[in-house]
Amino acid sequence: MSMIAAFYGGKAILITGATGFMGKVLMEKLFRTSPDLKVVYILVRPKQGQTLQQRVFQILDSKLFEKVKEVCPNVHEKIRAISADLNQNDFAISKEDMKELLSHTNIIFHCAATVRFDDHLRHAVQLNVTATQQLLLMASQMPKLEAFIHISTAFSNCNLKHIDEVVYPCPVEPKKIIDSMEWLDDAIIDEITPKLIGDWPNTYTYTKALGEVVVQQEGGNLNIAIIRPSIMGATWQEPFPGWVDNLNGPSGLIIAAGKGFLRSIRATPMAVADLIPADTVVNLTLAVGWYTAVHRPKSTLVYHCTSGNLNPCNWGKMGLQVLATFEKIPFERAFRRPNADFTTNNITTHYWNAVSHRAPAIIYDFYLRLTGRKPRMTKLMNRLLRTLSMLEYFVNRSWEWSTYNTEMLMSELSPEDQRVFNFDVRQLNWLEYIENYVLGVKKYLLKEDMAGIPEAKQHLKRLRNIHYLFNTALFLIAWRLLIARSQVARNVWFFIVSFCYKFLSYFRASSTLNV
Ligand SMILES: CCCCCCCCCCCCCCCCCCCCCCCC(=O)SCCNC(=O)CCNC(=O)[C@H](O)C(C)(C)COP(=O)(O)OP(=O)(O)OC[C@H]1O[C@@H](n2cnc3c(N)ncnc32)[C@H](O)[C@@H]1OP(=O)(O)O
Ligand SMILES: NC(=O)C1=CN([C@@H]2O[C@H](COP(=O)(O)OP(=O)(O)OC[C@H]3O[C@@H](n4cnc5c(N)ncnc54)[C@H](OP(=O)(O)O)[C@@H]3O)[C@@H](O)[C@H]2O)C=CC1
Repeated sequence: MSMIAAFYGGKAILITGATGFMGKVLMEKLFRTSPDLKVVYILVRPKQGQTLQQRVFQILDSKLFEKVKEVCPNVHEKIRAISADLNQNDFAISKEDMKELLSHTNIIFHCAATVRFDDHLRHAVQLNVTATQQLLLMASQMPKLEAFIHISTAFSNCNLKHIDEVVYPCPVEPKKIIDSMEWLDDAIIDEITPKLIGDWPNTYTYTKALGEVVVQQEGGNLNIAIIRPSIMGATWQEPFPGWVDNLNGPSGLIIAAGKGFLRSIRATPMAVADLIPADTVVNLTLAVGWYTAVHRPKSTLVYHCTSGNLNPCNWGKMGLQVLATFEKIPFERAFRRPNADFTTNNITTHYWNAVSHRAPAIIYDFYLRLTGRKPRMTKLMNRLLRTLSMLEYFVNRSWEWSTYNTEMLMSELSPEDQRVFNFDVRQLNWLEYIENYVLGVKKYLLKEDMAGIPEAKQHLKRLRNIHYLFNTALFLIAWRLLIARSQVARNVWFFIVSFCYKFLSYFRASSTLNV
């Protein structure tokens, strides 16, 4: 019997960010392994004209929850969606709901965050720092609370090269940042943002670092743990391989490469691609919840959920495997044949951006205009280039994360728990994982049918022929222009033609003699 699964039985669990990528995988695993849990409270904001219930039903109706519905048929009764906006005071939770949360909650998993790299500092501070502070305040009023698990990111200290499982201080105290956001106007915040974030690459990583400091400073007597996943990718094994539902991290770029938009990316092939499957993060999170509640460590423990030091893969290997998978499992209606490459310096990056990204987009938009349609490719390409520039920081560096606490926790688990809540990335086969990831992107993000693969392959063949034709025409035009202008080119041309003629005559003569 799994001790961790048994631990969550009968518990009231509060999850923030349950409608996000990690939150859904976390809820799924909780219900599948502990169907006898009491209730899962989720803080949800109404969105896109959907009520809370509609949002919950949409999640439960997805393929991700198919197994859960078999194991826990009354899952919908056990999810209690509470209307909340983490940007508001007291999260805009009603008095009755707040009362219920405060008096019943046993465990908190705080996953909600803004993960946008370019978010305005005010918004990023509000969600990643102030909301964390408010949640801690709520937690301190929960008499039955056994553990508070805060999800951070392995990149919260990406300004360092070697990162230990400790909370590092920030140059400016989070409290001062929170206060200043209240009275500074947007224009001034914009102006001081680069100075405040210093050597952090964006507001996301900076505010996640501030969030950790808040957790450490304001955790009081709570049993707290911080989990730092690296780049969360599709699921590895559970509930099935390859599940993914947003474009963050590599997923968006896999689509861009598979559809033929992405032709080159400034990345260091040997740099470590520290991806971590979402189900691995969730298994560690649930194990940490159990350990923190049962063993009550004296201080706040930080757990790195990374792959680089135990089972490293690099961007070069990952890129090649992504491309190899497109051969077997192409995406439908590609713009060009998938054929991306890495560039390593500014000059080649600018060159390939002009030749492989911007020029085809301009030509295609010209074609769309000619045929009376609205041009859209240049806009899309500009967006892709902006995304690439934001991700570049992470694909041109390697970090070392120590994993003592994570390894310690693994050794504390029973063999059964090590199996059910497996977070040992040494067992991960990267080639198999990446193939399933690409397949998952096709099925769950692009919603493409596997039956369309033969047609997709045909389409790629047509694109290849168009590519050859286009290149041949371009070469002939360039050559013709060169011959018209240069005597040397003319001489070379006559030499080649006469050489070919002689070779053909010799070949024909010798084959006649053989007969
Ligand atoms: C040798 C052979 C080589 C071959 C190579 C080919 C293979 C390529 C695949 C492998 C390469 C993989 C490289 C991956 C690099 C990953 C690095 C990630 C680092 C993460 C470190 C931190 C991890 C974390 O802790 S948190 C999670 C990370 N957060 C994110 O990833 C968020 C990033 N996104 C953003 O910040 C924004 O979305 C931004 C700035 C990128 C775009 O903002 P903008 O306002 O312009 O657009 P949006 O309104 O957000 O969206 C517009 C449009 O774009 C789509 N989109 C959104 N995000 C992405 C994305 N990441 N990639 C692609 N497209 C994206 C979005 O859906 C919208 O589309 P619409 O059609 O308009 O709806
Ligand atoms: N994805 C990754 O690669 C990594 C993620 N992490 C961390 O893991 C955690 C989960 O990330 P992930 O699942 O990918 O993120 P998502 O962007 O998929 O999910 C974010 C969640 O936060 C919720 N949220 C955002 N703003 C508010 C608000 N104002 N009020 C209420 N809820 C809000 C969202 O709700 P809604 O659906 O309404 O938008 C959503 O449920 C985050 O803390 C992130 O920093 C760490 C490392 C890597």
